[in-house]
Amino acid sequence: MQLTQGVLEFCKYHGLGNDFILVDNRHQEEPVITAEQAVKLCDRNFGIGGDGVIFALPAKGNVDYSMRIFNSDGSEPEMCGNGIRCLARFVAEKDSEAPRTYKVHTLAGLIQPELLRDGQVCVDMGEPILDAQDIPTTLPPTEGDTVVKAPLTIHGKTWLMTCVSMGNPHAITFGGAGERIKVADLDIFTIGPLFEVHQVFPVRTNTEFVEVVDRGHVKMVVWERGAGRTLACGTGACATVVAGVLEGKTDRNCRVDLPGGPLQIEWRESNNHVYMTGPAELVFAGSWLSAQGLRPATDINFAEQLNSPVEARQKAVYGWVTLKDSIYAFTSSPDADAVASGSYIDAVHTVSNFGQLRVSTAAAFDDAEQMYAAGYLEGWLSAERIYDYYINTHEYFLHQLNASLPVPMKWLEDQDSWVRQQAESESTPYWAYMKALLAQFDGMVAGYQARSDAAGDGSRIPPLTKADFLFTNGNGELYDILDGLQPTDYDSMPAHQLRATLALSGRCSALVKVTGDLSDLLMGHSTWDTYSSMSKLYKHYHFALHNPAVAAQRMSFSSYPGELFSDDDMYMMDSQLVVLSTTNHIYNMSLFNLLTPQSLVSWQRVRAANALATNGSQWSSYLDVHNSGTYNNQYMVVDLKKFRPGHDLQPGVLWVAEQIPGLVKAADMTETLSRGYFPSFNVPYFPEIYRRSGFPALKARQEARGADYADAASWLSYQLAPRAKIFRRDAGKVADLASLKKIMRHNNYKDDPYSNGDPIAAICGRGDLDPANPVPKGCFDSKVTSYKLALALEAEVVNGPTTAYHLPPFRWTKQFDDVMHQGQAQVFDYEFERQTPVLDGGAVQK
Ligand SMILES: N[C@@H](CCC[C@H](N)C(=O)O)C(=O)O
Repeated sequence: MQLTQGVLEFCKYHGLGNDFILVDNRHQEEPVITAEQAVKLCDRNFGIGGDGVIFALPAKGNVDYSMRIFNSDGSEPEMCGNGIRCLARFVAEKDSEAPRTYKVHTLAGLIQPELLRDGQVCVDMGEPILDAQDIPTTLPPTEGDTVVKAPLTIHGKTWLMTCVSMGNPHAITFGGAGERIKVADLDIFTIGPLFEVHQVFPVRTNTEFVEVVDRGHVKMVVWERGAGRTLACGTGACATVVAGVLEGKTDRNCRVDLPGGPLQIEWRESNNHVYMTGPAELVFAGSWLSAQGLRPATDINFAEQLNSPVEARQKAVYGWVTLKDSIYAFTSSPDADAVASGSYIDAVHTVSNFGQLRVSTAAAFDDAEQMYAAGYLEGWLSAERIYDYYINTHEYFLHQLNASLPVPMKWLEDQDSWVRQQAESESTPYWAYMKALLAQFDGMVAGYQARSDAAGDGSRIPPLTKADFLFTNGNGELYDILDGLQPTDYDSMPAHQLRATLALSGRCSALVKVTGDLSDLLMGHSTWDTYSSMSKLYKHYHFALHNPAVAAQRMSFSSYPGELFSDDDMYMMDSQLVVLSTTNHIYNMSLFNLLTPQSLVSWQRVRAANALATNGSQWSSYLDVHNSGTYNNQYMVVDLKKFRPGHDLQPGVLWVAEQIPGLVKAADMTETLSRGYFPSFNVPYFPEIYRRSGFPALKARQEARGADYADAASWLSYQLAPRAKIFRRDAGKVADLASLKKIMRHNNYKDDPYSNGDPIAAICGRGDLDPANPVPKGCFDSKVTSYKLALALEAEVVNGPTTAYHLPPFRWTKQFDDVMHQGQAQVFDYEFERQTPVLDGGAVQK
């Protein structure tokens, strides 16, 4: 927070519409504004507007922070349930090293909010206070010292009151004797104030009016002490469930519906603590310009120095990597002499559920130093997500694919030794680049490890080895290495299994499209894989390499934590190349005999091609350098330099390169593109690649088994695969980003004849909706860009399975419990969001 005389910077948050002005007060013990100023701030006409002002104060004793709050009338309550969820989000967004669980000191004692992966906050609210004197209330206790269903006459009616303190006082009523409340019928503005100031409540009270839906679900409206009618009250919801249990009306685990939305409350029997789970949202940040008489303060957050809008700053974590006496170190303080600097925004803070990583390096250092530091920074900043992604994919290989990993991992380790020896002994610019790339890999391992060490034992960042990073970066290779070791027996699969296996073994749909008048070039990509991989991280690298062969210093790409390549693939370079790919399966087992670890794996070849190539032809040649024959893709390389909007397409706008073990076949496909589009859907385009990969042989064998098998085998046809048909029918409708998004998310399986009722048979297929065998696999993200956006290295992206045509958002429900998805959202229902190399947001085109 920056405080200058007369200006108060603040953030506006709400928890279910219970809204607060959050002030970063961590530099001093006393709130920087007075109770009177809080009243002005909360005024909805003459101020910012809010139900209260909350201060994040320095730690007291063995806690992380202290919290204080002023109600909108200037009174100071002991606690605020919705407010503490907002506080947890607020400090997490300010702190580079935010823990996930905070210990917060309040006037009601120690309260512990925990940030959940899905963005919700679960708060351990401590034990309820039931003793009448301590609440306090002068209503006569009815059970021991507790006030349960005590009659109180207000406004001509006798209400049965149960009194509970959650640090602050609450009076709860479910109605009068023999009469139940209907919350919709209450005149809360008339009766609320009468309860608040009634003499039986010596320090006033918050009052909750409750309607029971069933034992696990109530509706509640609240009149708050010092704030009046609010849309939600966290302490009030907790007190309500405690009262419901005391009165025998609800279970200990109960949903409380408030006017602003639901809270889940549990009064746990084992420890007598109450737990509240609900959302907290940042609404805006701003400066209050009439803040005369603020208590002086000096703290200036380094993030202010970075030129980016307030909202992005709130979410971003910044970092620098320094190099002194041959030691690389991370710092969260700006350092003008740093080798690498950058920012990281976790996926939970984005509307697309794509995290964002930006790393740039300084020309004062040599190439390997720059890339080592870049890797170090990435490893440090994204460490938590690296671990999530690693553990989810590793478990997937072990328990879903039942893969035996020792032999393939040995292959990857041998390959790693080979490439390092080559990089040492070869002195060409190509190998100099490879050496720097390996430094980036080593830096990432070291940065992750340093962060893990700093986090300590038992943290969410356990140690990972170099081999674990070889696994993460080599997961595309592993599929092929494993296929070579454990061939799949397609010939004895039942038809349904055959169809699902063929449909889900490919990875991705892509489209390159020109508009009818050749005024625009549109490129889209949707990833298909196991949903356990849905930890997306969009990366923007900006290096200042000295290698004269380097054509691209900037690269922006959709990726995953811990991977130094896209994997999807979708890359944009400042050499004005755009690269997309989809994977082609190898069905011809004999090709696997050509695999050798004395080769360059795909991520290494692709990164080198991206850095060194200036056109599609060169890019394809680089792909063929020491081809490992693993992760065999169809690559589309678009050269924006060759495209002039509104003019005839010149040769070289689109190159397509396909790799199999022992061969890369590539050609200029601009002429095909000039007719409208080039689709990509996991079936090879070049007849030689198609034949050698074993597609026709497998297709013929399955067709011979009967009609159902022939139908499944259509997935192996270049012309009649379901996605080929849909692209052929619908690509002509793609004229702008909006229609490109539509086709890349297309899944209308209930009505589309080309899907024939199969939710997987779509551009963005969903295996989880397959009624015969639901599996959390299929299409889970989409990225789109246009000529102009790609020139600026920009794209619009969304993570999660499609919700097109009113499909339900994907949820990690119990039926998918066996598939590990640590750190992922529970429900995937996100929006497209602009990715830009500079941290400045960007408008999303609908
Ligand atoms: N809305 C808050 C409670 C705020 C304090 C209350 N008005 C009081 O004076 O006790 C919540 O969410 O708990």
